[in-house]
Amino acid sequence: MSTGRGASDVTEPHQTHEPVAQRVTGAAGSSVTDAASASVTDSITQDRVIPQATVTRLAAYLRVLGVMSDRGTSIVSSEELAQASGVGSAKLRKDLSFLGPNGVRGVGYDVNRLRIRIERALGLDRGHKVVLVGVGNLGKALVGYGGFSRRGFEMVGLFDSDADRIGSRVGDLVVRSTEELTVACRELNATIGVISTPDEAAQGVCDQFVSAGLRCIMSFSPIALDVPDHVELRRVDLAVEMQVLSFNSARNADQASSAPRVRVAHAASASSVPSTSSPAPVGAGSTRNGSVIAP
Ligand SMILES: NC(=O)c1ccc[n+]([C@@H]2O[C@H](COP(=O)([O-])OP(=O)(O)OC[C@H]3O[C@@H](n4cnc5c(N)ncnc54)[C@H](O)[C@@H]3O)[C@@H](O)[C@H]2O)c1
Repeated sequence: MSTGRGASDVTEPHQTHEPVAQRVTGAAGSSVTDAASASVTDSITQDRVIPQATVTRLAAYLRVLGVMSDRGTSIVSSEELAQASGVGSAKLRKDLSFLGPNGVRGVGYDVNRLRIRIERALGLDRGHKVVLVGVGNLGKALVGYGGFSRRGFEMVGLFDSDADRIGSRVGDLVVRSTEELTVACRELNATIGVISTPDEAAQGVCDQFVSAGLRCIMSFSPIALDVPDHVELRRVDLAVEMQVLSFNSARNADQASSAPRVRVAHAASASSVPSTSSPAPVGAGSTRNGSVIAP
């Protein structure tokens, strides 16, 4: 799905909202142990292209369904789920239609069954092992966040280059030297690498992840990173999200006062971030690295 790499590569199609695609292959090997999984596995048979924006919303539905499940809710209507997720019910139904037949008209969706379906679509049923490099303020905060493990992302390795940090314990893990990173990624069967180092170290860490065979990298550095085509790279920049918030807020204020202003495509709102440290205008076309923040 990925195309060329490089700092100037700011128009890669796979990070745009539409019509970027992800394949859902229901037959993929599942390790789901939930009792509902068997029937779900049987019924997901399609191989459909899912727009990136839908993938992002599926993650949001999954989060809401998790809360509902924890509260003991077993059935939810599309209206309830849509409202709790902050989207329209027509959009929700369209999104869920990518997963195949879902729910019962007049009854609603089985919460656990739908969760499993979405987990399968997002590839979460296989579980992910995460290694993180750069165990500073941000890195420690990420390690301390329990939401990752609850959603199937197990932190298995922490790495840093600072002798004072190497050997220290953060959570259940001992920080190791980045000199061990490549070998350790393989030993730990890591599937996702997280970069939370200063910008100048990010490309080097990224290269180590790639040579260790990782195919999924998340970077908190705002700089563009070179990765080969087979590697999926996501960048998260909360400052950009705030800039988008600011822009949208200003736009809404202007619309309320009916003042003429630059027209902005809705599809390029909160879940798109520019590829360089100098943010492009919102709605300025496709971008290389998308944010992980759900709409
Ligand atoms: N994207 C976001 O929303 C967001 C938010 C906060 C911070 N950040 C970025 O995250 C990065 C880290 O921020 P912080 O506040 O945690 O910084 P920090 O200085 O507290 O931590 C950085 C850590 O990286 C380690 N490090 C430095 N070079 C390294 C290398 N070559 N290999 C391995 N480890 C190395 C340092 O020893 C340190 O432990 C910064 O670049 C910052 O801009 C991004």
